[in-house]
Amino acid sequence: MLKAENLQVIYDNKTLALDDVSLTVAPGEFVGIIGSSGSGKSTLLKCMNLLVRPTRGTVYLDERDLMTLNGQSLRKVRREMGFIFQDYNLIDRSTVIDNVLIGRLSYKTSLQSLFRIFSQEDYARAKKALSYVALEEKMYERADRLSGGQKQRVAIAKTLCQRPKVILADEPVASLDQATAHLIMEYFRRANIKKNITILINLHDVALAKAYCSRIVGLKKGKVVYDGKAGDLTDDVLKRLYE
Ligand SMILES: Nc1ncnc2c1ncn2[C@@H]1O[C@H](COP(=O)(O)OP(=O)(O)OP(=O)(O)O)[C@@H](O)[C@H]1O
Repeated sequence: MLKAENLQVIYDNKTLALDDVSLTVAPGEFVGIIGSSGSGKSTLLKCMNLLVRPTRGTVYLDERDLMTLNGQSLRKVRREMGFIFQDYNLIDRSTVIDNVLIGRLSYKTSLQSLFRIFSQEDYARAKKALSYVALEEKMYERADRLSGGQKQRVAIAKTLCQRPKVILADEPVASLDQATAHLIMEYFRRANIKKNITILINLHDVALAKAYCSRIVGLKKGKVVYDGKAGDLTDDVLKRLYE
């Protein structure tokens, strides 16, 4: 279970980005976070694995309080949570397979990481992850030769290689056309259903959120103003959320 408790984030001593946000996500849920620009979606997602440390409040993953952890123990918990960025976050000049292998780094000693020493098993996992997103044939292609949709599929493969319990995805389809956005959302759906990975995803496209997420959390000015079933998200709620 992933649980945020009374999160507050104040940037630069002046911008209140999250204002007492609490959220409990059960294993296997597919949760969409919506809200207008600046409502705090990105900040909330980044707090979940302490990419942003809250000024107040804490986050638990399976009873472990992340704010009390550091170094090795924090790294261990973090590898259970994959993070997907809007801009893919790949190393452009590296091959697709090398990018995917980065997902294995959190399982290495620092020396193995430094020299990028991967085992046969790591390669096998990376290839399997690439076949999962149907990109095995692009394995030796440079990442910057791929289209946006293909890059995001590589990012998903990299995250799957990490064997996460949870995937945090920050506007993963915002730069993609509609058809590609649906394709990427399907991969998240499959990871959720077939691998039982919990998904927490920021989306500015409400129709996409309604189509794929079972639960929607609506943020407004750093506060949760809606938390319920996607099917119960009425036009009235949306109006309040975006007005
Ligand atoms: N690193 C930062 N330093 C200072 N202020 C920040 C930082 N990141 C976000 N903010 C501010 O915090 C507030 C919430 O931003 P956040 O990016 O979490 O919202 P968002 O809902 O994800 O917006 P968008 O959809 O535009 O990405 C905004 O006022 C933003 O300007």
